[in-house]
Amino acid sequence: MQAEARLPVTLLTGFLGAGKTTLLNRLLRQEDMQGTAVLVNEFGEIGLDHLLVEALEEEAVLLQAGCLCCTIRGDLAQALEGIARRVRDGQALRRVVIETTGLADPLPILQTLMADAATARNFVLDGVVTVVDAVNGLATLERQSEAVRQAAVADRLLVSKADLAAPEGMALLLARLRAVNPVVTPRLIDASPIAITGLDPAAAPQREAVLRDWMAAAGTPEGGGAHHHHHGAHHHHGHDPNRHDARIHAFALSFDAPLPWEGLATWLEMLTATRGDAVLRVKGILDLEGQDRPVAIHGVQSVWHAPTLLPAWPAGMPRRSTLVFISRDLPRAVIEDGIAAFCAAARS
Ligand SMILES: Nc1nc2c(ncn2[C@@H]2O[C@H](COP(=O)(O)OP(=O)(O)OP(=O)(O)O)[C@@H](O)[C@H]2O)c(=O)[nH]1
Repeated sequence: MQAEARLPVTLLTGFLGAGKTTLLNRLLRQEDMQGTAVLVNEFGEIGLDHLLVEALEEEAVLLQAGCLCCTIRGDLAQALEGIARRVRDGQALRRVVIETTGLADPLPILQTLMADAATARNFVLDGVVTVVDAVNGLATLERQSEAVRQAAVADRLLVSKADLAAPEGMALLLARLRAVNPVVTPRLIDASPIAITGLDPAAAPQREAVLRDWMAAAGTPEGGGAHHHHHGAHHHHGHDPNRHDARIHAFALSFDAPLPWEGLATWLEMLTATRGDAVLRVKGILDLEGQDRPVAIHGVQSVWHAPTLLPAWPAGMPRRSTLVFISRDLPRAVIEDGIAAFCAAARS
């Protein structure tokens, strides 16, 4: 397959019973989801979920034997290879959705998509969609670190069961989600059409709206945006929205002055090589010295995508770099200081 013919892959995740299968069944009836191959998996011998995925007999592939996230990364790569083969044989598949079990840690799945060479030749991660249950979601986020990870790495957060939730509970849940993932605005699943594709500006460079969302989120106090000025000083606006979250922190940093790629890349590689366990995910849109166009970068733990040159900056918005970090037990100051030091060294 040509690079531009790589099939976009959406990872659909969310805690047990959040409403993933319900959402998927609905999505697969939408016109824009025609030609979707679905990979599902369940614990145990008999996967029930595939029976619930309607109208897909030909295309659904069931991954059995345990949890997708920990035991069968090889099987995932193999299942994807099967899909690639069917595309080569002429089947009109346009995208893949992987529905994880409710207990899955999404990171190993993202790593397989990005790091397995054969997989990365044929597929490109389009985004992580996380379903959060309006009734149980808040309690689950308090108790289950997998649920926090699922929400933190989401490119789209969809709240299910709004019909069952009390308004106060909903407000608390939305605030909590905002703290866990400041760059994504949660959306309620309602009667209107739901878009789960085109979430990644690197996978879909024309998706200017995604870029705008990111840049806007990083600039707001809720977005955790510390704003960095030319002289290197920075200010924290408002309170730290992650203060109640002891371990996993998501935050966005923004930089007005163009960054030196050499210094930034060296530091990011060092950080993820030595603290890959602590850096769960990094996403960035960068304004680099000597480069007129935005550059998108992506990392999952110590695995990095090749940087992607995007066509243009969104019109009418100031150019600036935005870096989103999802980290565990790694103080924000370590990241801020590291970037400052390595960029200063590269400029001197
Ligand atoms: N009232 C209401 N019920 C919902 C909604 N979404 C899902 N449900 C119900 O919630 C239950 C769980 O939904 P599923 O779609 O099976 O959830 P899941 O995330 O796939 O579950 P697992 O695969 O077990 O992790 C089902 O009984 C659904 O009918 C919703 O928006 N409103």
